[in-house]
Amino acid sequence: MQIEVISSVNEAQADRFTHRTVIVIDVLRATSTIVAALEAGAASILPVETVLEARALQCGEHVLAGERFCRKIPGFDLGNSPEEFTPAAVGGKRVVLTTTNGTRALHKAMRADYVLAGSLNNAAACAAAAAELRRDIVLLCAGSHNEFALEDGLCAGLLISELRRISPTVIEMNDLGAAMLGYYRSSGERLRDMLLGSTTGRKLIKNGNARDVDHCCRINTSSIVPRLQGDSLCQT
Ligand SMILES: O=C(O)[C@H](CS(=O)(=O)O)OP(=O)(O)O
Ligand SMILES: [Mg+2]
Repeated sequence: MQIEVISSVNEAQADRFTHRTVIVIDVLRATSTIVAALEAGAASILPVETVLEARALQCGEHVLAGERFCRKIPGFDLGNSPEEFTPAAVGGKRVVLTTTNGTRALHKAMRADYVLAGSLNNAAACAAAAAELRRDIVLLCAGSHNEFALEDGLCAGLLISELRRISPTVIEMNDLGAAMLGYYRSSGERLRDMLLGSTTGRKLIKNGNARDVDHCCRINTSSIVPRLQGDSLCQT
């Protein structure tokens, strides 16, 4: 099995995804939030790229969610904070989600055979689901504003470590994959502090969302594996 880690949406060329499984990673916070939404019983998540597209879908049956500049978009029901996605808020509902980086990355990945959403919260389950799909795997780090984001790289390292644990075949990876595996392994007890000190972590703290970083840094707390089916993410 081949694993390629891509450092940000900016580096993502669609032809690299054909015949592959892509795991989109946006630890802070989009893919962690998508996992939380499905865990809370949301029927599906429709990722859209722009606020305008989201607003056009506003109706009684949809929950509109997302952020710009880390803040809830005016007129939307929810922001991009995983803990807002409670059963009362999203249970049985279709969520329309737009975020700065994560929903863009999901759209970039759509040419792949399979698209999953990965986070620290669901890494083991996500790796197991990806291995079962029997394709080479791309780990697409959403990054932040077209640049690499440390939290996504750490999650790529964790996913590779999980894939190596469960895969019966030899895994080959690109150099970025090898670097992120080593980086994740060296993080140990410092993982939370590393997320808090990252560029996005600092931005979230400044905006009063430190609790979200605590939520997003928990490893393997969820067995939910969001998978793109048509235009929406559903639980596999
Ligand atoms: O809401 C978030 O955590 C970020 C905001 S920013 O890009 O870091 O300003 O968006 P996301 O799409 O979840 O990376
Ligand atoms: Mg992010």
